[in-house]
Amino acid sequence: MAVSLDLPADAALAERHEKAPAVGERLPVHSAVCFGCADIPHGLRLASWVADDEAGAAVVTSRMELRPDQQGAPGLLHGGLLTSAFDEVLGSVVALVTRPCVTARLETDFRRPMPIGRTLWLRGRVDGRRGRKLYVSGTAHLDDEHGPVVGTAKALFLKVEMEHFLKNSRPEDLEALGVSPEQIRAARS
Ligand SMILES: CCCCCCCC/C=C\CCCCCCCC(=O)SCCNC(=O)CCNC(=O)[C@H](O)C(C)(C)COP(=O)(O)OP(=O)(O)OC[C@H]1O[C@@H](n2cnc3c(N)ncnc32)[C@H](O)[C@@H]1OP(=O)(O)O
Repeated sequence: MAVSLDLPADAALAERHEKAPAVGERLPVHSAVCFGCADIPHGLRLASWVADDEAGAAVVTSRMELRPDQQGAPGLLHGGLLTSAFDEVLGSVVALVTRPCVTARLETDFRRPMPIGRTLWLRGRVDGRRGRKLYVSGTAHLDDEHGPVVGTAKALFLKVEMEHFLKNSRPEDLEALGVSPEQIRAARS
């Protein structure tokens, strides 16, 4: 049975961590090979900035240029890539609050077609937190930050321990980040 993504009544405000980048700062890439944010030919190449929020919640704004190699229907963005873009934006905004976190559930509503050659502006907000659970929502706008809404998303992210990656990631990718083979073996024993 699908679990609700609605914010529980007793969820707490999720503010940025004190060491997180400030409003206006551009976010660094998560990794040089990240499909969502790295500057790689086949990636989404999202550029993201910390944005302001009246209530003080963590918010990120991201820009994505829609390329010909991202089509689904002729001349229109493939729908799965909007969901991928939301995963990146929402994953980036929860990382301002606490990390590491992973996507547990992500729902996308496709409201309007997204023509190739145009620009998407996405906004992600952490609406609240309850224990390990972070409730987030996003909107995607065409051409500018206040342009027509072409998609919306809601998601639940869960805080995990580093063990999650030590146990599950490909060893050579962990080693490339400086993790020793002994640490990987210990986590998996
Ligand atoms: C040393 C190495 C360093 C590496 C460091 C890297 C840092 C990177 C930093 C920043 C990167 C940002 C990049 C953003 C990119 C986008 C994000 C992604 O693409 S993430 C990939 C896609 N997601 C997955 O692969 C998750 C796969 N799923 C799992 O691993 C597990 O299912 C997990 C962790 C999500 C939950 O497993 P459980 O065992 O920890 O937790 P349980 O006990 O099952 O659930 C806890 C609570 O959550 C609810 N829950 C769990 N799954 C749910 C779901 N799917 N929907 C709704 N509720 C769910 C449960 O009902 C339970 O709730 P009740 O406490 O009983 O109230």
